[in-house]
Amino acid sequence: MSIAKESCEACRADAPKVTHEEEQTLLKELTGWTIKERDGIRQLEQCFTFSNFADAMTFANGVGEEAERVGHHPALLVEWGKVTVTWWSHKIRGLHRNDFIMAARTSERYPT
Ligand SMILES: C[C@H](O)[C@H](O)[C@H]1CNC2=NC(N)=NC(=O)C2=N1
Repeated sequence: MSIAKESCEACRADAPKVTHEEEQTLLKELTGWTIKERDGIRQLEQCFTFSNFADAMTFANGVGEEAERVGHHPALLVEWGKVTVTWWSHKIRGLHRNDFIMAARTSERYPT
């Protein structure tokens, strides 16, 4: 089953971070995502490109609506022709399986 179809589990402060090995395995199920580390927090990030600002906003709003539905939220940087989406789990200050699930769902929303 595609990881996008998995359901996210409730964010808990004591939830385990994915290991670096698990990160590499999970990254193989995604397209175009990279892992960044900022202030010691590992994050999944991808920059999606568009022809204009309106299309970028539409995509960002869709990702935001999905985040609200699930209760797991990204950072979204919307620029003319670009949306940078960054996923991590605030409560555990790092990457959880949920972040990979939501990254996969984000990619599914990108109009190819
Ligand atoms: C109170 C609220 O449900 C929590 O803060 C949720 C909201 N969305 C969240 N999103 C992310 N990415 N990580 C969290 O830990 C998180 N926690």
